[in-house]
Amino acid sequence: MEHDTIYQQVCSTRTVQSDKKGFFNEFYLDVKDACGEKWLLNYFGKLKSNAARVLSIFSDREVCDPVLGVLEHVQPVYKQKDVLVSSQRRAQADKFYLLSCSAANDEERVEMLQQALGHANLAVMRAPAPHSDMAVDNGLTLAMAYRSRASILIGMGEGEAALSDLKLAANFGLESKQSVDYYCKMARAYSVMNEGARADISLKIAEKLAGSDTTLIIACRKEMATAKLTMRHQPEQEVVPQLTHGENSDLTGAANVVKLVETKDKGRFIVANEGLRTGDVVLCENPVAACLLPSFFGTNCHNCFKRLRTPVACIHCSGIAFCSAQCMGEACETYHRFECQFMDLFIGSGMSILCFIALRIFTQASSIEDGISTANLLFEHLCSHQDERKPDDYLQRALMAGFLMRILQKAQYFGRRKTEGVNPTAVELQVATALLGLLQVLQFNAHEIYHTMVTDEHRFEGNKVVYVGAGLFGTGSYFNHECCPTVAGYYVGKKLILTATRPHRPNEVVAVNYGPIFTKMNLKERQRSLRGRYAFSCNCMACQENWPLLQKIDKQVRFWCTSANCVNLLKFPKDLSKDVRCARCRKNISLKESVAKLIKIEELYREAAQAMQSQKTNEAIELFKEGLDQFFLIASLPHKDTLIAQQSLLKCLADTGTTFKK
Ligand SMILES: C[S@@+](CC[C@H](N)C(=O)[O-])C[C@H]1O[C@@H](n2cnc3c(N)ncnc32)[C@H](O)[C@@H]1O
Repeated sequence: MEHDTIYQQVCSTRTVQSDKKGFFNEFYLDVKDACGEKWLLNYFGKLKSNAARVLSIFSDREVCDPVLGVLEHVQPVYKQKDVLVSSQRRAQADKFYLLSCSAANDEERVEMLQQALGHANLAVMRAPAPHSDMAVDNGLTLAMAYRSRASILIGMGEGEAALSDLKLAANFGLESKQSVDYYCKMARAYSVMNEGARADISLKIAEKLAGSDTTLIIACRKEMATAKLTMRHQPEQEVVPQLTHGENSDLTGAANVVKLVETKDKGRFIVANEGLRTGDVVLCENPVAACLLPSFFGTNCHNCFKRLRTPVACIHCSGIAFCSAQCMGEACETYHRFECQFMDLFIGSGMSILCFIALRIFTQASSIEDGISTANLLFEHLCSHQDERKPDDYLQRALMAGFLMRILQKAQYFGRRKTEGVNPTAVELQVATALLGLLQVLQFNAHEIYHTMVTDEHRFEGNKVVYVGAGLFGTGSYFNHECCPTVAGYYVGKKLILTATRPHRPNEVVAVNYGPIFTKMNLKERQRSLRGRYAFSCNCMACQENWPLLQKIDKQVRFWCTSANCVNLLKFPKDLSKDVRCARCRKNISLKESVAKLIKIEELYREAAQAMQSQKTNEAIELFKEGLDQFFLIASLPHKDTLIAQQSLLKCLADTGTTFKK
């Protein structure tokens, strides 16, 4: 028991900070040292509200000196721009682009263009805002980086991306509207997109602007005629599915086929309304807030999490990137303007991704009041296990809330402050209090967001789940756990999709899996993990009946009694030619038909697996759905082939979500 309390504390701490990396841990340990065990247990630990806890760390003499002392020193730390690095990279990009134009063969051309793109991407990322350094490129380094990359993208056959870069080059100061070169590039971009009419119009404008000097026009016509489109990049397809029977008016993002119920021992949770079929889409929800993991800052869009190919940069920092001007706009006009200068401080502090999300709920809000009200509503509605928390835990979270609030002060979230000091105003205290609530809620309600990495060779063989971030989902937070989940969860960008992987009877729990799954982890380990991480003891069927791990499940499936209205499970018969006696309805039952059906179901699973082998994802999904629906009519889990079919269905569904190639 003692051991489990420690484990619970370790789990809880990890949802705030890393104890190995970052200065926040040291800050927390110093404060804890200064305040002493007595004060922590007898005073702080007995405080009843988040407002009192926050007020305490800023004003009680036992803690306020080390707290204010450290927070006083919070300063912007971020990856800055470097104009020289940018112009050097652009020169390299231009060099490789020219080499690609005179390459001996396609292979060499592709190689040169790839090199050029790599340099151009860095040139874009490191270039400062327009006119911030007039000594280099007349203050137009950023625009020139986008223009260089546009040429490379045209060479690669990526007309749309090239047009977007040309537009950015113009937005960032290149005098495009009078430029022959600009319209020639536009013509070539349209031409590689097979948009002949638009290419002609662009070329006509270029001709008009060029007047008698037709050198660029002739060169452009020649390039358009001889363009080699050997390497057009194919973006991965993803589909946002339709909710089964439309959206639920009570539960945002949920389908009409589910409802929210509450019991004393399980809290609130989602159940089937009038029954579900395998494949029914029960949830399709955008996060309230979601953040990318720092290790993906260089490879994924900070705003929509898509894999980057041609990054668009924030004009102030080089630490993060966007997939498009639209995502950049959405982020930089809202949350990123407050976060921009502190990105490396967040990482350096060792704070968890959940802390990022708590901060994001404020930075993305339309006003301070809106942030406070969203945060308070979440605290009110989602579970936070306040009774289970120890004084230590509250201290750690209160300090984190104070640290995040201090960053907001420094980022001028509260406007220009009268003093540089930390001492919070009334509204700043309210924000810190709401942040403390969020840090508690996020621990038990946030979801990890994953995408699927597929190989060039095969969509399923060798594919890998890659966790790219985490998010908080309003309705998604109401799904309880079972060790054998009844829905598959996957993501389209940041959108959480939950699809039934088995039929559900009316009022049957629609359960996700929080990590400990019975096929891979034994009962004791699962119980320990769920108690430690989510503060409950699981009582699902897999736990009650102590189902074996996947590799230990024998073939002997249990069948439902076939007499009307009897809900008893019967063991696989030793001798099929003989009836078995049902202990519940006391009838003699022949299971011959059930066994024959099972053989057909296993055949459906095999066909589905073959469709996966042939990379026919949708065909495989339909076959798995049919097989699974039929299985649950006649038999019950655990059944090895059915569990494998459910896992395979998840893989297929995830393949219709966001995937990427390395
Ligand atoms: C994401 S919330 C789910 C919604 C929650 N039941 C509520 O009332 O807000 C996670 C919490 O739900 C509870 N929970 C989840 N699955 C459970 C289960 N199978 N049995 C009992 N409690 C469960 C645990 O308290 C867990 O920390």
